[in-house]
Amino acid sequence: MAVGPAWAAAGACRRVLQRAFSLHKAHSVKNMETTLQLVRNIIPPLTSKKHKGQDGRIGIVGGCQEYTGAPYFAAISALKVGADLSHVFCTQEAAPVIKSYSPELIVHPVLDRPSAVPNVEEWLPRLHALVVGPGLGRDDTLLENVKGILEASKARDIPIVIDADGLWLVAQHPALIQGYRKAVLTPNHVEFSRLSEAVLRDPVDGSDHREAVRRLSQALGNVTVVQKGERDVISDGEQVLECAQEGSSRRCGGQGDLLSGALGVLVHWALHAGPEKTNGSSPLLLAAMGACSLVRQCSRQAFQKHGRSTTTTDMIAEVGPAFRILFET
Ligand SMILES: NC(=O)C1=CN([C@@H]2O[C@H](COP(=O)(O)OP(=O)(O)OC[C@H]3O[C@@H](n4cnc5c(N)ncnc54)[C@H](OP(=O)(O)O)[C@@H]3O)[C@@H](O)[C@H]2O)[C@@H](O)CC1
Ligand SMILES: Nc1ncnc2c1ncn2[C@@H]1O[C@H](COP(=O)(O)OP(=O)(O)OP(=O)(O)O)[C@@H](O)[C@H]1O
Ligand SMILES: [Mg+2]
Repeated sequence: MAVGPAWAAAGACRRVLQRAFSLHKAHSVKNMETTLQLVRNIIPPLTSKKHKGQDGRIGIVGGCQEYTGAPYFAAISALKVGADLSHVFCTQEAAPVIKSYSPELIVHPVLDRPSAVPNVEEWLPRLHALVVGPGLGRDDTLLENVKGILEASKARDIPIVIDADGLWLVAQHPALIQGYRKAVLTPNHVEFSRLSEAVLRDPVDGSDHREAVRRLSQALGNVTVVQKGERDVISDGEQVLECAQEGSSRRCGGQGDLLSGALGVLVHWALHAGPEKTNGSSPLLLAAMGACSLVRQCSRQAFQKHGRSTTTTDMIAEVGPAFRILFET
């Protein structure tokens, strides 16, 4: 019959594709394991010789009338991962709300003041990393202040994680972070398309995530990009890594905020660890792989306990156990 050879050819083609896919998958898993081994190297040891602050002082820039949860999630996650101090720079209205969520956070109600930039600048010498965007909103005055904060942070060579509405700002003004090698962008699906269209001026090719992320990173002058999704794709414009750590099917809001806060700490640790610990790998790629794996592991563990009712708060409760499983066993 005429269908015989065509069917056989299709079968052979399917087998080749399946083999290529499983080889790619096996390769990715091996790469992930090798990378996670390096992530373990950058984690600072807990010793009695250190003083408060040495393991990380992280600043979160975000929090406005509508969004108080996002900066809280980012700031508390930074502490739970292992930072010593977590500061939130938010609007005056949001500050008492964020403070009331947790006595562990230091909250500065400055972001909507005319003096916002100098007020934040005062703290910059004491901060190891900044996370810009969770719950920031899109008010023009706030975004203008954040521009000034970004410029001041770059001038001090402070590592910057940019997420959520911080990415909205970068899509309007890519020059803000163009070529800044200590920046990491963490777009979700929508944010990634918006950035790609703004920077590359062409629609995203949805068929090749790895190449799309590499191109965006390269066009931004090798800023590290973490595209969150079913698999997280991470690139510095040269290398491309994928994080396929098992997570969960729960897609509640706030998981990206957990990622940005965790990443703030890991970026600081990775840069601080030095090249002998990172073995020639990009510190920011390692930090990104570590943070993505951690968030997904938290999601998996929380889902095992809470199923459909899992929320980001349940995931934050898993940061400690997930960290131990991934990085300390
Ligand atoms: N508790 C809090 O305080 C929280 C506050 N948050 C803060 O909210 C602010 C805005 O952030 P954001 O992420 O909602 O804005 P943005 O990217 O414009 O998405 C808007 C729309 O895009 C879509 N969409 C999203 N993902 C998609 C996907 N994978 N694939 C396809 N479509 C997708 C979806 O639209 P749909 O078409 O499904 O209606 C979605 O509604 C920011 O400050 C952030 O930090 C959050 O952190 C959560 C917790
Ligand atoms: N389809 C998916 N399957 C598994 N994990 C996913 C999936 N999509 C996203 N994630 C994981 O969820 C986390 C948050 O990604 P997400 O795309 O939800 O960010 P976000 O939209 O910025 O979240 P937020 O609500 O905090 O703003 C990341 O760690 C990512 O790996
Ligand atoms: Mg988000």
